[in-house]
Amino acid sequence: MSTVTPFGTRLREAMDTRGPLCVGIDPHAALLAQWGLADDIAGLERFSRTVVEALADSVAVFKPQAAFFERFGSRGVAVLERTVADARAAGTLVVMDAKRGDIGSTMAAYASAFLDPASPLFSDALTVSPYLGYGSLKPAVDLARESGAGLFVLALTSNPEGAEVQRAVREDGRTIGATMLAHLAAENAGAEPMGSFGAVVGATLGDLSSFDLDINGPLLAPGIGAQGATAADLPAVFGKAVRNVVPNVSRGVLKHGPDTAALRASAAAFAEEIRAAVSA
Ligand SMILES: O=C(O)c1cc(=O)[nH]c(=O)n1[C@@H]1O[C@H](COP(=O)(O)O)[C@@H](O)[C@H]1O
Repeated sequence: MSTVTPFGTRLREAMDTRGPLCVGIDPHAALLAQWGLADDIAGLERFSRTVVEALADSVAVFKPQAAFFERFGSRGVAVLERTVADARAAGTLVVMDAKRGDIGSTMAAYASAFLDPASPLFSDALTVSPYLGYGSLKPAVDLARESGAGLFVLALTSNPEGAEVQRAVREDGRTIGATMLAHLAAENAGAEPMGSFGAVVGATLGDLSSFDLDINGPLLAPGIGAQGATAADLPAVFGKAVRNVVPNVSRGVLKHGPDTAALRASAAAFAEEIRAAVSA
């Protein structure tokens, strides 16, 4: 058993003290250009450092999107390592958005890359894809438990194409998405104040009352801002589970850079809209 405080406990505390907003660190080429930065390592480094410096003391969670760093090769990955380390050193939780998923033996290697505290890319939590079968994620679940880290499992994604897989109905009458939520509820059973095994559930999906979102764990909700959802939509989408929602905004905040005051103002405005919606 890990002596580290579990991710679910650390996340709940961060949500309670800072509010639940997660800001995505997604250095799109178009955003680098908009910020007046070159589409190169120096631009990537400046972008990431600016976001962390502007927001590390105010938001609960950062979610760096690994692909935007990997496209620069090993030097981009080095920037990702520094971004994760700087954010964690500043006291902000980091959810690595790498959406990993593979057969069990290979999944163990992905897990050690992001969930072993000895790894340079060690993060507080990792996004994972369960579409090789939920059981294939076991090495990541086991290592997360051991290291006090968490997972966010893609259950009902924000993109319209996700429905063809996630809303498909199994022989037992349940959808695939509902099945993933049930696996997570089992994983989190008994955890207080909540478990470390979250689901990704898009804020764009409209009424989800046909799904049991009560998984005793966090619900990472991307889709606010650039994908068209708003903070005001959250109660209608998530119902009572809204208390466990961690809304993610990436481009909606990032488009206000490189001015740090404008980045802070945008994140604060989203945080306030979320607070008002959730407490209404
Ligand atoms: O796992 C994710 O983070 C994710 C899942 C999902 O269903 N939809 C989704 O948009 N995301 C990620 O959330 C971020 C959304 O970015 P914006 O649309 O710019 O706010 C991107 O990094 C996406 O990869």
